[in-house]
Amino acid sequence: MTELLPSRARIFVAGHRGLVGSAVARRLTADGHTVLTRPRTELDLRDAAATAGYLRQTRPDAVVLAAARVGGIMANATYPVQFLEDNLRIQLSVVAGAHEAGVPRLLFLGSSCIYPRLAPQPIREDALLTGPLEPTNEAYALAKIAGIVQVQSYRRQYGAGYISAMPTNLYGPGDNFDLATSHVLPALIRRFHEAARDGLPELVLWGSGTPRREFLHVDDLADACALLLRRYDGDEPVNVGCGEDLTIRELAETVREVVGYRGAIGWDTTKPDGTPRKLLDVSRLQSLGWRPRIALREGIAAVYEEWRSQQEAAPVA
Ligand SMILES: NC(=O)C1=CN([C@@H]2O[C@H](COP(=O)(O)OP(=O)(O)OC[C@H]3O[C@@H](n4cnc5c(N)ncnc54)[C@H](OP(=O)(O)O)[C@@H]3O)[C@@H](O)[C@H]2O)C=CC1
Ligand SMILES: C[C@H]1O[C@H](OP(=O)(O)OP(=O)(O)OC[C@H]2O[C@@H](n3cnc4c(=O)[nH]c(N)nc43)[C@H](O)[C@@H]2O)[C@@H](O)[C@@H](O)C1=O
Repeated sequence: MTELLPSRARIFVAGHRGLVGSAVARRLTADGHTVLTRPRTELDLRDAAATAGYLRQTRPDAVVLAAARVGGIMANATYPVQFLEDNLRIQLSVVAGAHEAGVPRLLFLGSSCIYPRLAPQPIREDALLTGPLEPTNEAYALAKIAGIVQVQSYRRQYGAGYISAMPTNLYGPGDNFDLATSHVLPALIRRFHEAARDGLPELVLWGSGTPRREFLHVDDLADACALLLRRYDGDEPVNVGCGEDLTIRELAETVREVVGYRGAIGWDTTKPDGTPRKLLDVSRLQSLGWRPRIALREGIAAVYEEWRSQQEAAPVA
């Protein structure tokens, strides 16, 4: 099969300190590539001129765009301006800057929220732009859709080897555990841990508990990203998920067991549920030979252990 990346490539990972970027950087380094990084304090990727200058100066063989304004349902619903504008600006800077610098390969990371709220399940890549979006993350989703079209446009107009991957809900080491901005899985780990520690009789979670979500460990995503960089050069985005979903209630039961909380679980239905179901069809990725390796319960237990030991060393305020 044709290899689309040199075996010892220089790859700029934008967002290398984040959940996804750090996992991708670990994986590419393990594969023998040289990972280039730049802290946000030295390069704000919303700054198109500075980003273009950095890419011209370094001329990497590939770019992985894992820098973004990211957050859970509440952050998305509260700050739509930042989720729209920061992401549009980062994408414009990085993709245009990469093209201008002659970077031959680029992988853009979108998200499963780009698909219509009521898309047929499991969601195929061709469901894009076939119906209305989920209101709690419409601004973020529209920015990500613009990113997909931007990447497709560079392919069509300039023949660039730029591609897009659409991951499902992710979790893993180094996740965001801030309850105001985090996704559900780290939020539940922290909330069950603190409820057990404080001996609370009940923990009240957000929404009805009935929405269904699919969770993929970020090391499995990194494996998929490495494969796509080497082997995929198509116009269409590629879904990345484990192929199985569960309700938020079932997720809560699993986290409760891992953490060892013995109290009751309540539901605050004044909080948003978000999209009712979001399970990706991953047959396109599977046809390239990819399979996830980390089972959900095992992944949650590992993340909990790591977070707990960090807490013991330096508790979160
Ligand atoms: N987490 C998830 O469940 C999912 C994530 N994704 C996608 O994966 C990608 C990465 O997400 P994730 O790793 O979770 O997010 P994180 O918030 O963990 O990481 C985002 C990274 O982007 C960097 N960043 C943000 N703004 C700027 C900026 N203006 N200039 C430079 N760097 C910036 C951050 O830098 P700093 O560390 O300095 O803050 C951080 O390293 C995103 O595109 C997201 O849409 C897709 C589906 C699900
Ligand atoms: C990756 C994806 O992530 C986001 O979409 P989401 O999946 O809806 O987000 P979430 O992980 O925050 O919530 C999932 C479900 O869980 C419920 N829930 C219960 N209790 C808590 C809780 O304590 N915290 C949170 N955050 N959610 C909770 C919550 O009410 C919801 O029903 C978007 O940013 C979107 O743009 C995106 O791309």
